[in-house]
Amino acid sequence: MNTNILKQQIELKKSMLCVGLDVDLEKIPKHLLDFEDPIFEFNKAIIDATIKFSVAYKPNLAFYEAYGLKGWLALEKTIEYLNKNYPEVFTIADAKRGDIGNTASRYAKAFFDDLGFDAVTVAPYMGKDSVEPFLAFKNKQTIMLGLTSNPGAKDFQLEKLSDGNYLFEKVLERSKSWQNSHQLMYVVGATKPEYFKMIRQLVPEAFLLVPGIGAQGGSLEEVCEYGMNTNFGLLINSSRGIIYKSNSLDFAEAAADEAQRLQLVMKKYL
Ligand SMILES: O=C(O)c1cc(=O)[nH]c(=O)n1[C@@H]1O[C@H](COP(=O)(O)O)[C@@H](O)[C@H]1O
Repeated sequence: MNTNILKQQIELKKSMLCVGLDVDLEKIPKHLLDFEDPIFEFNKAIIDATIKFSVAYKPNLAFYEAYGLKGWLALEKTIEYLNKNYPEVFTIADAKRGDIGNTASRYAKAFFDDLGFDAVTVAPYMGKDSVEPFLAFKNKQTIMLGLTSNPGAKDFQLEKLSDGNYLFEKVLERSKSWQNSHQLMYVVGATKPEYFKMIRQLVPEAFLLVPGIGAQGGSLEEVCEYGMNTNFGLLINSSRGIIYKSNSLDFAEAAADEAQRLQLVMKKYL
């Protein structure tokens, strides 16, 4: 999918919300464990309940890989379900890949061609040849880590270079020269709103995927205020804050209420 459809969806739903499908069998309602595929049942219910308020879904691969083959099958069924029932929705495989060129090509093929995701998250620190193979896939988006939400972002990304710039600034600047860089989006953590102005100067046109509101403490209002551009330019993710709002029979309804609460805040900026 290209970003025009995403923009249209944001306009239509008055939402920039991305629901993170980070499914942990220890946290989902107990009655779902009786199903043959509890992860898929949970995802299906969450997707159907939140679709009115959300323009994107982001399963984080770790939560599927942790269950081996069963987890991978649940992921496959989830993306199939989304593509079949809600083809207008933007889908992100949060895989944070990043390897040498020929390996990167295989990762890209797995997520774009085989599974059919619209976007994949990648770590850029192995350089251009670890990201460009993803960008070679037309009509797909590659979401590169820019400035992440975790405390450890300061270890490398916020290291000051001799020219006075942060390392993450250099990485973002350099990425703009890569082939098909118009298909790049960037991850910027909601926990670091003070850097949004700087990032918007570096990548004014790009979409930013912003995790870190809710459980990690980032402010949704600050993200909307400082992160948007004239094309909206934001996808704001919440995972635990939505999907584990309740772990009883009403879990899907509670997730929908939380998604709507976030959407109503975003609506003020759209
Ligand atoms: O790439 C990501 O999505 C990501 C980048 C980042 O800087 N911080 C971050 O939390 N994430 C992911 O976003 C999700 C955040 O989940 P919650 O904190 O539960 O909303 C998790 O899947 C994280 O792996």
